[in-house]
Amino acid sequence: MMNVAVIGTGYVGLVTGVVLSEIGHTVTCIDIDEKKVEIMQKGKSPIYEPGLEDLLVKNISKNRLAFTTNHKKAFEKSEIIFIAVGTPQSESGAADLKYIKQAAKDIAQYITNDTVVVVKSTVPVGTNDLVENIIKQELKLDVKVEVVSNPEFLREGHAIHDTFHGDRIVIGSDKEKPGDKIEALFTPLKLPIVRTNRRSAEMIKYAANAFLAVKISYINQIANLCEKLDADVNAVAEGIGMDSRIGRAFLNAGLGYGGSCFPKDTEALAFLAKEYNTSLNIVDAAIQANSNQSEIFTQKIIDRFKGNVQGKSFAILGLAFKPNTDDLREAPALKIIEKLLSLGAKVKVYDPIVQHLNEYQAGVLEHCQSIQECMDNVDATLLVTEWDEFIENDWKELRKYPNQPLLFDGRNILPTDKLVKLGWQVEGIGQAQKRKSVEVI
Ligand SMILES: NC(=O)c1ccc[n+]([C@@H]2O[C@H](COP(=O)([O-])OP(=O)(O)OC[C@H]3O[C@@H](n4cnc5c(N)ncnc54)[C@H](O)[C@@H]3O)[C@@H](O)[C@H]2O)c1
Ligand SMILES: O=c1ccn([C@@H]2O[C@H](COP(=O)(O)OP(=O)(O)O[C@H]3O[C@H](CO)[C@@H](O)[C@H](O)[C@H]3O)[C@@H](O)[C@H]2O)c(=O)[nH]1
Repeated sequence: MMNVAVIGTGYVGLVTGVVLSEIGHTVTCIDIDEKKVEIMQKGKSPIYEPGLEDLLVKNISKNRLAFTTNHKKAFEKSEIIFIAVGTPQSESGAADLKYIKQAAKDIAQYITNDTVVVVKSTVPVGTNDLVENIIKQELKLDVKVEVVSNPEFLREGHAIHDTFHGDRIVIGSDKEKPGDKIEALFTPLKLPIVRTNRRSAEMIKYAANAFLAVKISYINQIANLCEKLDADVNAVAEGIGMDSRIGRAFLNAGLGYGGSCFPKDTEALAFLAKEYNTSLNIVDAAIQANSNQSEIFTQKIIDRFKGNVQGKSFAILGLAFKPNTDDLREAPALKIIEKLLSLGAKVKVYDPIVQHLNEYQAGVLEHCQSIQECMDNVDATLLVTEWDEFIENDWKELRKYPNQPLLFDGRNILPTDKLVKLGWQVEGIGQAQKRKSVEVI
């Protein structure tokens, strides 16, 4: 078993630390955010992620997992250091590498023994070389450092499951020995391993995310066409998804992709292609289509009110960019809310988990504590995040709360036919016209 340090305790760093300790390694996680570290030291997870806190508590109690703000202390015994800091989008669209560079400097400053540095953050091709150069230039002691790329593929809301049951682990190393060491670290997970060089590993991550983003934008554009042609995108997704060359996953039409990864990673890849003067306009198109998708949805609602939503009130069900997370980064709900508010509408919101609305127009909109409170007296209800609580609710009972039984299902997740029988007028994404009520309010 090995001694490991993890720099950064966002989703990726925290899950990596917890999982490595769960499979028997001794892990110290470092973050510069003192408040966050204090919370984790008390056995609490700073993020909402099913199953994470139980493993956190278990491994702290077994002395295999610790949290600190002190880099020196964390690196003291570590033979492997993971970098899992953020790589946000900069103004140009490129990935901002300031946290990565600082982490590399911290490593150079404080390590005292030979170390394999593993870059887990999503980084543009060539960044592992940069990290290696920074460390080598700034090293204080005469120790050996190797840098290995190990991109992360977990999904928020499924992070623990994805780490134990991932499709593959990618290890990019230009030398055999450090790659072998990282492979050995993950052996207890018994997952397929892809060994390649560093640049290919870096590219695998962006190419995977951009492919999935393209797939989502493709089905969203097919959905928009279905709507005009009286076809049903759900049936189309089933029909094409059964072709094993296509696959059903990531063919759910909706409000476009959000979250902390697809939006910034598609931008970063598109930027990289432009920098190297190579056409990657398929990704540019996916980005554009994605930006349009929630606008098309909002426009549909506005049209339903004959272009005037001033003074009308709307229930927004779901704020998080997807279920089982409290992450609001690039959440479609925020764009929809902003547009409705700008047109003078009243907006009520409810999310089973998201409570921290302060930065997002708290005070301007009404933050409700239940679905019933949210739907009470509204002119239309918008399902924005497909939380189970919404899908499994008693829509017969809910029918009595709003002024009008007008329901926009932004995730195509509700049983439209059943709901129509209960008196609801339901509009989904890319659904056949005949399934909609034609009544205009
Ligand atoms: N969020 C995901 O689901 C996911 C999945 C796969 C890959 N990724 C990639 O993983 C990386 C991390 O993403 P995230 O969402 O976990 O990040 P995040 O931004 O939520 O968290 C990063 C953490 O790093 C800390 N940090 C920054 N600089 C530091 C330093 N020098 N020393 C110690 N701590 C430092 C910050 O305080 C913060 O807590 C990104 O590159 C992202 O693209 C994210
Ligand atoms: O059929 C689909 C599938 C997803 N989405 C949307 O796509 C976004 C991303 O969803 P998902 O991939 O489940 O969540 P993330 O946690 O952002 O995970 C993605 O981004 C991570 C960060 O890079 C990667 O590690 C994961 O492999 C990759 O799936 C969300 O807005 C979803 O609503 C759709 O609209 N339709």
